[in-house]
Amino acid sequence: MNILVTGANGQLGNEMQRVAKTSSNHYIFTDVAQLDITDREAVLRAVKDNSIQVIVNCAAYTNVDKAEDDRETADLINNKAVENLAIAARENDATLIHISTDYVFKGDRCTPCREDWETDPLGVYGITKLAGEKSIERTGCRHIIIRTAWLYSPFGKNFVKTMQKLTAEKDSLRVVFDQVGTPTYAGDLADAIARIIETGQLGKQGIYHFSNEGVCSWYDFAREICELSGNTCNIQPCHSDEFPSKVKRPHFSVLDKTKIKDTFGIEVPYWKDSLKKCIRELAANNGQ
Ligand SMILES: NC(=O)C1=CN([C@@H]2O[C@H](COP(=O)(O)OP(=O)(O)OC[C@H]3O[C@@H](n4cnc5c(N)ncnc54)[C@H](OP(=O)(O)O)[C@@H]3O)[C@@H](O)[C@H]2O)C=CC1
Ligand SMILES: Cc1cn([C@H]2C[C@H](O)[C@@H](COP(=O)(O)OP(=O)(O)O[C@H]3O[C@@H](C)C(=O)[C@@H](O)[C@H]3O)O2)c(=O)[nH]c1=O
Repeated sequence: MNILVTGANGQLGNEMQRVAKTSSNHYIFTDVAQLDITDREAVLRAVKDNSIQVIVNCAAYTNVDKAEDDRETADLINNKAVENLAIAARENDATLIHISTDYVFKGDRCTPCREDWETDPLGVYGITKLAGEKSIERTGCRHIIIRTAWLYSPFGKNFVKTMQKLTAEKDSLRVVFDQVGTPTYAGDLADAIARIIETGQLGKQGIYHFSNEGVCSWYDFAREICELSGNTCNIQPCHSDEFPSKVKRPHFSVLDKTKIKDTFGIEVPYWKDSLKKCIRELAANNGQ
């Protein structure tokens, strides 16, 4: 199979490059310089000319705070460009695997979010990601949408790297404890996507939830990152309204993963085990 990966220089895109190394399929990796997904003609051409059967869309506008002041660009990348990919998939009988977010939920129910729950995003990023999901469904292409949460990896910008830096530099830090979810190692998500592709289960269309196992607040996550990184920093819990931000975030966005596990036979690692792996990886990279 010919598989097109967009946004290949991001966190998930880099992990897709790793999993592709052990595949007999032909992966084509692109980021904005090779294929700008907002360019419909270029997308249609790339999919047709390369006889693409699967598109894995790892491209997105992921700056949650900035999106509040840049709705147009966020919508262009997270929604309109996604429609381009969906149309290209439909016209070439390909399957679109697309990644969405826990931020499509309001997060006001203290029980894990299921795929069929009502969505009600609180900010522009979540609104545009939800619009992208709807565009795919409206287009009618074969698709698998995977909502994930709190993604981190050794690549790019993420909470783990931010906290490693802050806890190394500062004596004390405040981190919100009233936003609860599950961190997700991008490598584990890439493994799940690879399993769906490599085991021929692309026909099982729909929306799925994937994160690591377990539950924590950003405060707990920060504490664990600090400890595993060998840093000493006095991390204090604070409420969301004590941490200045333009955007409201869900208070409880733990994802229920029953559907993806049962449908595809995917095993999901515990968040602390995966965090250890990532921090080991980061330490090895720094030591090079
Ligand atoms: N990060 C997170 O915490 C979470 C992410 N997600 C979703 O998971 C997916 C992967 O996220 P993640 O790996 O963190 O994202 P990143 O921000 O790490 O990577 C996104 C990549 O897309 C590229 N890109 C941006 N615009 C375009 C464009 N027009 N055409 C082609 N490529 C483009 C970016 O390039 P450049 O850097 O040059 O802009 C970047 O390389 C996204 O759909 C995201 O919404 C879901 C939940 C949590
Ligand atoms: C740096 C910092 C952040 N925070 C808070 C802000 C926020 O509520 C929380 C996490 O910070 P972030 O900047 O990682 O938040 P954010 O960018 O909103 O993270 C989200 O990104 C998008 C792309 C997603 O799809 C989501 O699943 C989620 O991962 O921690 C503190 O309380 N103290 C701090 O020192």
